[in-house]
Amino acid sequence: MLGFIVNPVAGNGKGKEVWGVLEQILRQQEAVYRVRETSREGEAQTIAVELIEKEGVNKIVAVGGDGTIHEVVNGIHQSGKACMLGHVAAGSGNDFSRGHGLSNDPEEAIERILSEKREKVIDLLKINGRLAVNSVGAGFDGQVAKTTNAASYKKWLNRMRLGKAAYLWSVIRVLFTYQPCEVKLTVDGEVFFVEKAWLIAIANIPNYGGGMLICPRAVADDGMAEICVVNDVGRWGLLRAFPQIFTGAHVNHPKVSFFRGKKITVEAQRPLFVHADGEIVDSTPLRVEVIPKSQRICG
Ligand SMILES: Nc1ncnc2c1ncn2[C@@H]1O[C@H](COP(=O)(O)OP(=O)(O)OP(=O)(O)O)[C@@H](O)[C@H]1O
Repeated sequence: MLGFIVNPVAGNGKGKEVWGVLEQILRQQEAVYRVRETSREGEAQTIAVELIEKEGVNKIVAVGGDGTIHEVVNGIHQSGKACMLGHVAAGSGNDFSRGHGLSNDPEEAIERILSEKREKVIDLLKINGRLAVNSVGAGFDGQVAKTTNAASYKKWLNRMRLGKAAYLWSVIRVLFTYQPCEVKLTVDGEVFFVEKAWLIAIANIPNYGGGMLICPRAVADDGMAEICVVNDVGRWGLLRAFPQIFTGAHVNHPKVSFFRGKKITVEAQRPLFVHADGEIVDSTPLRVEVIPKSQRICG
């Protein structure tokens, strides 16, 4: 059975709009499906469990942004049953969609999902009891996620379809207030002491924050996470280097280091906000484990 979970407020209303398009196509095709709209934060996870356990759904299409996918995947794994994941992008960032080469066009996206021609099995990142599909970040980017999600400008910039601008404005704000600190990073048992750490990003896909390529060599199905660490750089130096992150050119920056691993821990001098797929989930100490090939996706 096919199921849809629609976040109507994703992308400031784009979720509802996109569902309207999909509903017409499904009706034309006389498709049999279940659909549920989310009414509050966190509900997509509960709905996913209900669809799988009570309605026999074995393929869930998340209509929304990265936060919606994050919740749906956690629901799928909470149910303990195998369930295919499809996604029609309707968020403001849509990193998952970009990272997996999904179509931006709802019509094409749903056709691909229904035809099941493009399937793959991806890794997930397990963090302090939750799962992330795209990335996990501690420090500067955790603070940026916290600031963006709480900001009033996110709403009105989203309304103008300028979701990326909201994120960038938060980056600038945090850049001038954030205090770097010492971090102990452990990657597969190897310990690194990082002085004046700005950020530690742990990624399953290259795409991040709605269009950046923080870990350009991350591969979603190789059983490894790519880790990007930025440290020992001044505010102005960081601001100057920041545009490089959009093309991946920061890989050559002397203050940016990369690691690869399956089990990662981050311990910091003071608690740092941790985001998973852009949603604040915790604070350090952070433990991340790659769960290889644990989610089938299509589209
Ligand atoms: N009816 C609702 N009212 C308010 N919030 C909701 C509702 N349904 C879901 N949410 C919450 O909306 C948040 C944002 O959803 P989502 O991430 O999918 O969209 P987005 O932020 O526009 O996109 P992206 O993460 O790709 O930038 C999630 O945290 C989700 O829990």
